[in-house]
Amino acid sequence: DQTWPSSIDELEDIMFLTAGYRKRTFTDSVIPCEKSPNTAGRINAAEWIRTAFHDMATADTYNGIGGLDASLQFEIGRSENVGPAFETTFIFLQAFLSVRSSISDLLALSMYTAVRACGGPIVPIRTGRIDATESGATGVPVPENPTQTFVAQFARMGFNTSEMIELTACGHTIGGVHAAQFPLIVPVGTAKNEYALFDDATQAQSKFDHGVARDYVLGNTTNPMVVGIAKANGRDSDGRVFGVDKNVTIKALANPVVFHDRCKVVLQQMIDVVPPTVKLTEPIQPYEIKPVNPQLTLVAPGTTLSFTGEIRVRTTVRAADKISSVKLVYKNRDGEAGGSITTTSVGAASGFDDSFTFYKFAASIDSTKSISSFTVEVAVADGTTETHDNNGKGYPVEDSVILQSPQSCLEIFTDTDNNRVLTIVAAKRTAVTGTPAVDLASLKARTGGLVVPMLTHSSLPMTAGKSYGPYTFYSVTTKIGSTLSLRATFDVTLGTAKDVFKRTSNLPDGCVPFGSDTSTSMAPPTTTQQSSTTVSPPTSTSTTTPPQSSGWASLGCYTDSTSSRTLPVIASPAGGSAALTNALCQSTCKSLGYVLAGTEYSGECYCGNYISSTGKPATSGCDMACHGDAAQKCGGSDRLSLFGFGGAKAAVAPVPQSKKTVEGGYKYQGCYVDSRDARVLSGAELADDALTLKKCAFFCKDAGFKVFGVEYGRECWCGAALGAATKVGEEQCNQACGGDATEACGQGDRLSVYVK
Ligand code: HEM
Repeated sequence: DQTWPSSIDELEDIMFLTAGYRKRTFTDSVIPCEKSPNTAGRINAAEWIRTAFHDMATADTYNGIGGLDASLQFEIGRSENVGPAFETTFIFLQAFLSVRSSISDLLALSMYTAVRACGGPIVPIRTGRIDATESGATGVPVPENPTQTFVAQFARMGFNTSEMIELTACGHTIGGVHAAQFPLIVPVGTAKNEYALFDDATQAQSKFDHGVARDYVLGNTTNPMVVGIAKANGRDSDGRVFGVDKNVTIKALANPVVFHDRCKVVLQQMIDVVPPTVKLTEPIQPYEIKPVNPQLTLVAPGTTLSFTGEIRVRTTVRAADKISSVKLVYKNRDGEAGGSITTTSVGAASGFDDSFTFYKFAASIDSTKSISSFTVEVAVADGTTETHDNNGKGYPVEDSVILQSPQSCLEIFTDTDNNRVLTIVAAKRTAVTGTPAVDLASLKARTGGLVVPMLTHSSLPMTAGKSYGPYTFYSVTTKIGSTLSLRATFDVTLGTAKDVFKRTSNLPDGCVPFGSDTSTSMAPPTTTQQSSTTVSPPTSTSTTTPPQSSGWASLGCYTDSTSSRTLPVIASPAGGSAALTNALCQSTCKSLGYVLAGTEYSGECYCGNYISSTGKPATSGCDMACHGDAAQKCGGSDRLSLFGFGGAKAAVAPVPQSKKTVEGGYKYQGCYVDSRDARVLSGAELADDALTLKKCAFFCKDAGFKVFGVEYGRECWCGAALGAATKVGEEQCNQACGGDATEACGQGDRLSVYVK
């Protein structure tokens, strides 16, 4: 298993999370294999494979120049690169461009994805390719070249003659030739959709298989680059390439097993042609355990850190329903044992071969003792516990410098120059020397018809502010061009210490000063009710409940169950279960941003802003002593001692609602069916855990789209127009937006659509 974190982390997600929770949509365009961009007579998967080949094909391995380096994006106008396929492939890929995923690595991954989608071999994917910043040499093979030119061109790329035959056959197993671009190979008006496939004249099904070699060897091929007018026109390049060694290699490839195995080898060879200065990583493997967005945040007044995130567990080998618990066991910053953190399952995802389940955690940690690393304990049903220690190193948590997300923000509104204000606030341990800086990686649209934006780095020095507990705050404010501002990422650095790969899209759109209570704004400001509760406590539990930490009031005893939690977040207070008191649970929930807290079964602490509809007031059962103070009651078996902060009541969450209009001039159209096979909106896309309607509206508006849609709580899609889509009942778009529980953001495969 790879050691986490690593440079592959973003690509690993894109590669393996193709459906379900936290899915990336990379495979959507090539499943099924026949899928066309928008018109009949094109096949996405074939175009992706051809694009990777054309990008690599100008490599000069004798002199260590070129290779898979995305220089093709600057070479699209050349006659050796005719057809619309290259541009549409780059438009697709650029949506995944980041500082951790270069276009050339994405080209390699797109070739892998296309081959997999069409039933081909698993090509190992290494990463670390560096994108060219300008066009490179010419030299893609074109059909009219003499046979010996092909041999010389492939030798320049690093392929011997039989590898040339293999690579060409492996490339020409899906897709075909377009009459519009190659009328001397396919006469106009002769092929269905003006598109003659290499090995399937009926165009029934595109498959990555040995058919192209088999049919050639059997003498019944319909490959337009072997038979037909191409021969008379000197453009029968497949026929001449396959025959160059008297059919020895192509005959071997007529065997399906040989075809599969050799394609795996030569396709990897193709994407691994890189200049000697590029050092490729080991092939990407799925992590067994992967921390997802782990984040430390200092909480006012500075005595605690909140630690939140998710643990992704690969469930291919250990079925999710056999996992009884996933726990983090952490060390303090001095290396001593710190405590353990409980998790709850929040979702599942899958890929071509793998499945994963995500477990959410929310803990509060003493800021002085802090945290340095953790291990993950997965308890499985047969009673065994697997301990994952990240190859002996533990999963590191950098606490020297941390992003303070609640105090940071990307303002939604643009100034007259079309810029947005970005404020980044970090907390640095005062005792660690140095001044933090922000390494901002922003994307800038290019001019001149180039579709891939430019990735630019800027290093922004931060200015010191106030100190709180063991931390000192630093901040920087900058302007960022509004277009693509939600796709920027940044690291907060302090020498070698780094809090990395933060997305601007996950920042709030307004900065909140440290210590000001955002959470109270969620609670109904009902001072009269609050005082009446204090004056005449409603239940007998209040007599046994000692005074609460300030601002908290008892809401009585509530039912709970393991299958439907009354409060959604399981919290791990500093000091752990053994130290649990009601006040400790309350302060933990408050530090995590919640206004309801509940203790249960002597040592458990739950938080939330609303209760579930299954939680009901209970007349008895909250009678178990708290582990941390025998004089207090901390719930009972399936019973929560519930408390509210700032007048918060035990209310069920309102059903999230669509809005009639959204900033930017968008109007609600309704709830529509969407699917990965037929995206209603496919112009641009943003995945964002903190999604709001406003954020999606501005993302699509900046990108120049008139339609936006939100789906699955965290996906934002843009489009030029709302085509023929199926409208369904409002109740099917009832998932809360990640960044605002009152707003509806579609559902799985359901899109809440807004048009301006
Ligand atoms: C002698 C070498 C080669 C020549 C002369 C050649 C030429 C061509 C031509 C003329 C087309 C038709 C393109 C269109 O009409 O859109 C084509 C399609 C294609 N080529 Fe090649 N090719 C060669 C090698 C390769 C290699 C090595 C690969 C990849 C491993 C590859 C992958 C593809 C794919 C996937 C298509 C189908 C594209 C589609 O259906 O849109 N080719 N090739």
